Amino acid sequence: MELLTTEEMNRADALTAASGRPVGELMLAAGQAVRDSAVDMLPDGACVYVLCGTGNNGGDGFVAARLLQESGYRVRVGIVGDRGSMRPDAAAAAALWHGPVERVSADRLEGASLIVDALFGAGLARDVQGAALEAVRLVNRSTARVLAVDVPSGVDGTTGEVRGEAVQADATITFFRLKPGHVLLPGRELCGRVRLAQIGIEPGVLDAIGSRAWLNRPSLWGSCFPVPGAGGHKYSRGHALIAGGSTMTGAARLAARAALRTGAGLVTLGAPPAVLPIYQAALEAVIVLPMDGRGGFADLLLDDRRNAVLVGPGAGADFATRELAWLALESSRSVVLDADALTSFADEPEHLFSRNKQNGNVVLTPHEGEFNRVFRGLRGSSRSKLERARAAAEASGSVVLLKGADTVIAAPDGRAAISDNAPPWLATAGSGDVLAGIITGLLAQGMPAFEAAAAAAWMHGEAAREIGPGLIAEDLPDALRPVLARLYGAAARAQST
Ligand SMILES: NC(=O)C1=CN([C@@H]2O[C@H](COP(=O)(O)OP(=O)(O)OC[C@H]3O[C@@H](n4cnc5c(N)ncnc54)[C@H](O)[C@@H]3O)[C@@H](O)[C@H]2O)[C@@H](O)CC1
Ligand SMILES: Nc1ncnc2c1ncn2[C@@H]1O[C@H](COP(=O)(O)OP(=O)(O)O)[C@@H](O)[C@H]1O
Ligand SMILES: [K+]
Repeated sequence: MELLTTEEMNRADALTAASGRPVGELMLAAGQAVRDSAVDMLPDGACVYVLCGTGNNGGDGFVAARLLQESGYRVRVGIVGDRGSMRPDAAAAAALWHGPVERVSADRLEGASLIVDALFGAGLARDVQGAALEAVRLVNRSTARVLAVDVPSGVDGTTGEVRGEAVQADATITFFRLKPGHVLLPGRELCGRVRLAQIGIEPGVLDAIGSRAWLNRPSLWGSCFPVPGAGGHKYSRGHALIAGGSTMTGAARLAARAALRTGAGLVTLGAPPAVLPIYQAALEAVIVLPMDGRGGFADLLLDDRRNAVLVGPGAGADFATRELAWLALESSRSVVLDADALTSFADEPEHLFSRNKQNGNVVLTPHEGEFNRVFRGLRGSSRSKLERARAAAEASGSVVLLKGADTVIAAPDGRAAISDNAPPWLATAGSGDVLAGIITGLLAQGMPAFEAAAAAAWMHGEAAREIGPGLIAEDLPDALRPVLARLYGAAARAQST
């Protein structure tokens, strides 16, 4: 599912109009969808307050108001702004509403079971202030449920940021395709449940628009997801190599288990001699071999069947770790750099970037703190999380997976995916190590870097949902099993059709 920025959505609108379908028709379909969603949220005959602005978002509100009244609901309409300055299509919709149009005030909102928020949608152009701000506050103070049209007013559809203040909705109905602001925080939280309605825009317009952002779903990467074939064996399913740290040994163990669970045929963990027995005692199917510093790691890399390498979990943010990361990048394997491996380049990230560009199959997995250390030029940037991840991918020549509840995966060529399936209980020590292991396991099986990172983020979120509250990182590798079963099942169904 593509995610369209406000600008891209305007183009979809314009292309549709150019093909002979006027905006008024789209607005009617949008208003019908708002009515249907409102009806689902209301008891019969209840009172609805429709809050309209003077743009086309308000136009959708006027259509919905008329249709709800025709369906037997008691409807009140309030407007912010001058009715005389409405845009033409919105004015035409308003003209078909024959009831009063009130000034917005607290007492008029009283008694409403539902507020339809049609103040601002895609046209939000500046911070919400003055009468509009007052209206947003009244909505948020009201005890009525709130249905937002397109986006909660005050939320920027392209970035998910709040401009001034924003409506907190219980549900949001949007049109044609979701926007990044429905998935990125804080927008996602303000939307409540998001519903999508088709209003007569042909999917063909997407080719002309050329959107490069997607909701992270198996449809994005399922066609290259590695599914074991009947004739395969462990040597045909990739061999992941994981550099084990010497102080925090748990992190690399979690990653190694996750890589194996993800389907890599073999996983080798290189362990510093001082802690070798710990790794050996704790791991069974994972091969544990001694690895003495740079030279030891170089020896492990001599076996070119080890085709995907992870450096970082529990490694220590020091020069020694940087050397291992450097070797991995030079080795032209697929490489995941996580945690300390990223921080070890904080002084001279350009070195890392130049190596990435030569390798071409690298995934960096920073959380916000690591991101700010490595991508110093983007620190404090007012750009959205999506745009920051994209800029980082372009600057570093690698796939960047920027973690969080709204993890963004971006490729140097501008493709980007946003995840929305990670539950809050996934934010626990060690879960990032598991994610790094999943990515490495998928890379070992030959999945390209962008798709592997996106698939891993989705699987990580699904595994966490399988487990539920109380999750600890140790639970995650096992919980990948039902997730894999679903993905293998979907692949088998796709093959049989
Ligand atoms: N794009 C499409 O294909 C369709 C769009 N429709 C609706 O049209 C909406 C977009 O309509 P518009 O482009 O007219 O934009 P909006 O209705 O979202 O708002 C635009 C108006 O609000 C003013 N404004 C913006 N920010 C403000 C602020 N902070 N304070 C005060 N005034 C502010 C603008 O100057 C402009 O007059 C969509 O969100 C959707 O609801 C639907 O009618 C159906 C089809
Ligand atoms: N609020 C949240 N909701 C859902 N997932 C989250 C949230 N915050 C962080 N995460 C996820 O939890 C994981 C934490 O990774 P990380 O910060 O590297 O922790 P660690 O180093 O302890 O493993 C990441 O996958 C991240 O996307
Ligand atoms: K709105």
